[in-house]
Amino acid sequence: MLEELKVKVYEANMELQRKGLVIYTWGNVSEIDRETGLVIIKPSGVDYDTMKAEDMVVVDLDGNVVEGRYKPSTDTPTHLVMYNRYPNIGGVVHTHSEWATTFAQAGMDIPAFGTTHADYFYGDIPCTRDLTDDEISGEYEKETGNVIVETIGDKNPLEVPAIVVKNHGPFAWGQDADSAVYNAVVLDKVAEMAYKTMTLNPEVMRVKQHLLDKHYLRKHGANAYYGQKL
Ligand SMILES: O=C(CO)[C@@H](O)[C@H](O)COP(=O)(O)O
Repeated sequence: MLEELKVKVYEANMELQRKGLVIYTWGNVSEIDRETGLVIIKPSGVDYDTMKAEDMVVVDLDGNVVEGRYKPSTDTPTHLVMYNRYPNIGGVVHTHSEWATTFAQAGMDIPAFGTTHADYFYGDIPCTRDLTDDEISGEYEKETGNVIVETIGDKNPLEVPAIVVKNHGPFAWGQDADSAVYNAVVLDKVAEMAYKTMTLNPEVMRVKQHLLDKHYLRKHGANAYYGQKL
């Protein structure tokens, strides 16, 4: 079932490892097939070094396992909150990548300091609030999804393609698994740059709004320049 998509999701998971965003089992990628409403996701606790495409798990939007010999990722309920809430999202990624997790643990937004950041993110990358004790002891992973949705607010999630969950780590998303992975890679790199920028100059100011607009808007939105035919 959905064999091609399983290979795609497997490859997207392995790309996290190739790009240095995960070690051992510290992350997961999924993609949804909107026609069937089925989600392919990494199995839980299977090491990246031994994982195979056929190990990918198929779940429905309620979290029922439809096919697979392993349990789906522990973070599956978080991914499902995103797919259920946002019909324009096709792929979701979670990692514990070093630099984005550093901001998550500090409980800090990742400030927009320059055009590298502005090419992908329209302003600071937000950090969520703390989960409450009730949320942690209840449906924790689902509540993690809910707090991400709360943090995105009324914005289009494709315009806020990543956040950091406080004391936990980054989640990123996109139109499919590959674009979600791409956003997770860029997220970690801009987090690293932001950390080093603040270390070098603790008084540093954010990039000017005009420059942020210039770089973000020429790559994104209705009037984007990049990728257009002559
Ligand atoms: O966030 C966590 C644990 O804190 C997870 O991301 C695990 O690190 C990966 O879990 P599986 O996807 O293997 O269940």
